[in-house]
Amino acid sequence: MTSPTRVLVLNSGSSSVKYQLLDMRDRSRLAVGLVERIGEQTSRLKHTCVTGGDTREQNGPIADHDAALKAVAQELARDGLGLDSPELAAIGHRVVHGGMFFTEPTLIDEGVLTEIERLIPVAPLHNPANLTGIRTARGMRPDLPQVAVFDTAFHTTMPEPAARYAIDPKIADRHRIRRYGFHGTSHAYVSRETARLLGKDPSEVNVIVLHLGNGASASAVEGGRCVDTSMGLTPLEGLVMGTRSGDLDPAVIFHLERVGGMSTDEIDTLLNKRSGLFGLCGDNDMREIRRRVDEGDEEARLAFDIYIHRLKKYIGAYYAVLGRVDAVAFTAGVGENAAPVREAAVAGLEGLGLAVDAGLNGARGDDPRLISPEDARVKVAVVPTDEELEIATQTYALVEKNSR
Ligand SMILES: Nc1ncnc2c1ncn2[C@@H]1O[C@H](COP(=O)(O)OP(=O)(O)O)[C@@H](O)[C@H]1O
Ligand SMILES: CC(=O)OP(=O)(O)O
Ligand SMILES: [Mg+2]
Repeated sequence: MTSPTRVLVLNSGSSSVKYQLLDMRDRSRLAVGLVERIGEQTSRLKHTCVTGGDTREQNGPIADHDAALKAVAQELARDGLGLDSPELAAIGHRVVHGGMFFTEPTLIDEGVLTEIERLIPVAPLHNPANLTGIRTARGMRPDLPQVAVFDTAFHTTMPEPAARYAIDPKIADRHRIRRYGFHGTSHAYVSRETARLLGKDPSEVNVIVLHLGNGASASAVEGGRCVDTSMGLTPLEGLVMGTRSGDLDPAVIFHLERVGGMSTDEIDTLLNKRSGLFGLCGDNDMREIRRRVDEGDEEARLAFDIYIHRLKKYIGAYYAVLGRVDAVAFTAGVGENAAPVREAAVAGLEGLGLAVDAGLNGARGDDPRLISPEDARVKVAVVPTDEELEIATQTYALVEKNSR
């Protein structure tokens, strides 16, 4: 019998599950889908069977991640792509926080689950959902290799001066406080694809990657290795995000506690779920914010300007960290689609050799592309991310290696 070649990838977020079933012989997608608003009355499952060219939607409450995954398994089974298929080689899971322990894709066993569980306090929105995804999938196929691919892994190459906070190292080490960084699968994939777009080997190029989704982070990648990134101990540090504040003076927290009378949990919720673009103007979707800006809405304008100001600061900071920059790559939902964000982020940075060509920036496309003028010293690129493909590739490589 030939060995199985399919990999199912599960990317469980705090209230969503994204999934893809791929055939690793040609890295083609057989099925893709998304379950959104898990835990609400208005949950939605959208499933596309790529091979059959068929898309189905289910609306109605899905209580938790366990129920979500069971619904996904049913949809796959309807297309003859069920989890019981002998062609399935492995299941790859996105795990957001791997601490210092996990620097590579890892075959999941009880010990690995315990470690992921131990990291919940530093990824409270993400690791519990990842764990449920893993447990449910293991329940359905206990015989199958299940692989964890960590958001933090790509950033473990960060040098100590970038990874450390300026606090007493004894306290930091006791509580494992350091800068871990997230979205690593995306930063790894996009920095490599950017090198390919430039026709170079990743070891030859320095890239600033701007991953702008609902969560957002920047990274400085030197010759294929991450040397700095904007998220820290948790995914709260750094850029302004959909609902997260990003950087702020830590004393804001003491002030809210002492003067504002808020509890630690209330402040946590405020900064993670009710800040960022949403906190500033009531919307976290960049499309809606741009629509309001175009209509002259001042609140949306200020939110947009704060978002851009922070982004520009990080471009400048990572330029300094890298010394020489070959390209700046925009990716994820906002980075790939919002031309006004890209234009505003590099506006005024001509002195650093950065500019976008209005025509190229405004054109749409699904493939990696350059949007800087032809003679630009530093290239600006739009490089669609594919965390699921990267997770599948890493998962399959590990399973293949273990079977040899
Ligand atoms: N055409 C568009 N223009 C501007 N922003 C967009 C567009 N399409 C998607 N987005 C933004 O992308 C965000 C989601 O990005 P995504 O990378 O899918 O995030 P996540 O993986 O964190 O859920 C949305 O919140 C929305 O603001
Ligand atoms: C780590 C993180 O912020 O992930 P997401 O963007 O999926 O919320
Ligand atoms: Mg994402």
